[in-house]
Amino acid sequence: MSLDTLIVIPVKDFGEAKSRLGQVLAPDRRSALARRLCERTLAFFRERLPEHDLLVVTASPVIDDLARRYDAAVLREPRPRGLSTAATLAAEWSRRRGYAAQLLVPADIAHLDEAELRELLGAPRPGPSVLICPASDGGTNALLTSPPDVLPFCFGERSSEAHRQAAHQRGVPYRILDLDHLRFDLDTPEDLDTLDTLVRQHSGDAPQELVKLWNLCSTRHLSPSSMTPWAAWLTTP
Ligand SMILES: Nc1nc2c(ncn2[C@@H]2O[C@H](COP(=O)(O)OP(=O)(O)OP(=O)(O)O)[C@@H](O)[C@H]2O)c(=O)[nH]1
Ligand SMILES: O=C(O)[C@H](O)COP(=O)(O)O
Repeated sequence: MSLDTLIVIPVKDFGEAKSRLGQVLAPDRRSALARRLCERTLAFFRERLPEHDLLVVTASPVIDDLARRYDAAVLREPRPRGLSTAATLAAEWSRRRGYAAQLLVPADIAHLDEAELRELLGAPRPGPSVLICPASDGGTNALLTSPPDVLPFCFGERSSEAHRQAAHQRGVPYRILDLDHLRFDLDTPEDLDTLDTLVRQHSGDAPQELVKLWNLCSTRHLSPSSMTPWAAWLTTP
């Protein structure tokens, strides 16, 4: 019996995560941010999309334990060898278990939106196909492959175009879905500035999750009307 779409969440060790934020966040804050993003992602899929099985790919025993607490299956990689390798391992795993498709979502999307995910999961897929959701920096922030291993994974710089080309060269039908929330992941100091702007724009009614992430990136609980949190962080001895 062919199963439907497996949700795949690749997660690398929290201590090695968010290195591009190294200029503005101390190591403990980066690790705490990565953990918060991961836990929030697992909780989101368990609560909002419980009908989909969940697979976490990781080399970390800590993340293995965390994932199982959210009733996710865990695929342990011997050591982290990059996102494309993690995605390939997941595709082999899901194909072997009879999943018709896999949706890979990184664990660092700032604001996961149920309507967007349901639009993505409900998009028509006539046979082999690829759905690509670009990140604001040209990366790939969600990739739905049907069957799971329908094309090679090419994560990295401007990977959404690389995935489009890979599908085109193989004659695999593909669609690019530009989804506002899914575009935004927390990778760089500029992304933190965007988060700051989003929280300030919403003033008192910013989505709670965004405020929690914003607070994690600041030195203390600042009201949205105060200075940029990481500026405060930078000036704190
Ligand atoms: N299992 C696994 N997940 C990975 C690996 N590399 C990245 N990821 C995950 O893939 C998603 C996107 O990761 P990146 O943005 O490339 O890495 P990051 O740790 O978030 O940030 P940087 O350290 O700045 O690159 C996140 O959920 C990462 O945890 C890997 O080698 N193995
Ligand atoms: O497209 C990619 O490589 C992944 O989404 C990771 O991209 P990022 O490093 O911009 O998060």
